[in-house]
Amino acid sequence: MTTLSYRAALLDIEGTTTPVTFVYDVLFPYARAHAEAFLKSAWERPEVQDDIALLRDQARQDAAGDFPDAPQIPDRGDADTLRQAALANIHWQMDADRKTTGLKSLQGKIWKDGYAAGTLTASVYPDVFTALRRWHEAKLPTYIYSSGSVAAQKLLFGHTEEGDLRPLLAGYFDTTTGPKKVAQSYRDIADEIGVPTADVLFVTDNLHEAIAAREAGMQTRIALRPGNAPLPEHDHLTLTSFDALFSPAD
Ligand SMILES: CSCCC(=O)C(=O)COP(=O)(O)O
Ligand SMILES: [Mg+2]
Repeated sequence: MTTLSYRAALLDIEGTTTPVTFVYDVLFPYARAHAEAFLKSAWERPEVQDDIALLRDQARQDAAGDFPDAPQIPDRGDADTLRQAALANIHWQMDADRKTTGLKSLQGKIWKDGYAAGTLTASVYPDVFTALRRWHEAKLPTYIYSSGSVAAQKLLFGHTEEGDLRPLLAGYFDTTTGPKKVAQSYRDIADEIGVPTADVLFVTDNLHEAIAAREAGMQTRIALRPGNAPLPEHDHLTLTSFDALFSPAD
């Protein structure tokens, strides 16, 4: 039996558990294609208005900072005008592949209908499914930490090609806990799950996230998956399959 050197696993989604092609060729185009109709039908819902408020605040911060051209969403106006402004901001953020909390929360709500209708089925690497099952059998809790909203994460793992994987997961974290490239976020997650950072294994495709997790004291692996962005030189351990985590050497 393999002895694991960690007591909890924390996993990124895009480029780690799930092919980047599923996110960029399926999820993001779906959100773009359905954003306008979604805003029209769901505009009055309080939780949608909460997202619009997040987008509005973000747009102001962007304009005052690195993105002077960020499309703004006025405080007041008729619903059509506000919707068009929100749509312009959403399209602009999606073009720039922003990972802001407001955009991610709204995308999750748009995807919900697609999963429910069976139009969307999430892709999870087979070796991840095996690892989730093995960790679950070993009573080692597995958590997700993604820029995608917690609601979107639950939808994704609830509707995979392997069925509903949520029973294999112990919890979910998104950017409402903190940015993924900031060490404090990983300390906060460790506190929340009650496991010292040194006993948590974080797997991601993003070097900056791995650096932040290591700064917090976590063990790291960088996932090298087909289509992932090339990385500069680094000294983190890598994997091409989660199977490597269960080899006798690991
Ligand atoms: C349910 S997550 C959908 C993918 C997504 O929106 C995203 O931003 C993924 O980012 P990650 O932090 O998992 O690389
Ligand atoms: Mg990722």
